[in-house]
Amino acid sequence: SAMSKEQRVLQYVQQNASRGDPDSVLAAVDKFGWETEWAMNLGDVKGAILDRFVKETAPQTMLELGTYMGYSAIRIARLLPETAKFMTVEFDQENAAVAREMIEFAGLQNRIIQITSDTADVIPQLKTKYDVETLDMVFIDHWKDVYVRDIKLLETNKLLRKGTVVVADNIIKPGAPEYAEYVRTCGKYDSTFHESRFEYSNDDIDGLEKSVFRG
Ligand SMILES: O=c1[nH]cnc2c(O)c(F)c(-c3ccc(F)cc3)cc12
Ligand SMILES: [Mg+2]
Repeated sequence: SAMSKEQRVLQYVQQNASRGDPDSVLAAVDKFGWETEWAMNLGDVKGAILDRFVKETAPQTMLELGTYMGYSAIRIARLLPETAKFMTVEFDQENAAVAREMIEFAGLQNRIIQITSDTADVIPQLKTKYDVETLDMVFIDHWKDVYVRDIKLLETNKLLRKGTVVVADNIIKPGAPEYAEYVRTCGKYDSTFHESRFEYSNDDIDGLEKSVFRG
């Protein structure tokens, strides 16, 4: 069909949510996900857990790996003060374009620095090109096969400090077993698994891993 699924979700948001109202945008994406077409957004159930972590951490500097349509970027940014620096990285140009419009509709374009690139290229540039010293919080939700590569890149580029909170999606479905093994056994993190439900599913289990860097 002419429009991609992501474009269909964006159109639904533009026709059913209120411009400048992030909660109405999230509600519209979730309604579409539950009732019309499944999509790989974090969703409302796991989203509520991430909300709690963001509120508890109150990060001034935050990084998201994997923007997709912008759902979790909006979810996070709506909880951050104007003074916070929040960067989200997406490799797929089409998804990044949809995300830009979704974020703009939500009115959060001034609170989100959207980067369209490979995370492996961006992470080593964060200090120099994006004026980051260290990160207070990271949300990993891109491709499970590069979770370990990227958290190690964050370590070697000295972007983590004592207490940095790293949250990762999809620990169960589709699963990130090497990542879970790494953060739980490498000795550098205090890591906890938070069981939840797979996005837009009543039955399937998934969960978030929350790993605090020991410094
Ligand atoms: O690639 C992904 N990036 C980020 N998040 C994802 C996700 O939440 C998924 F459920 C899935 C997923 C897709 C198809 C399935 F059958 C199961 C999970 C994939 C991703
Ligand atoms: Mg995910």
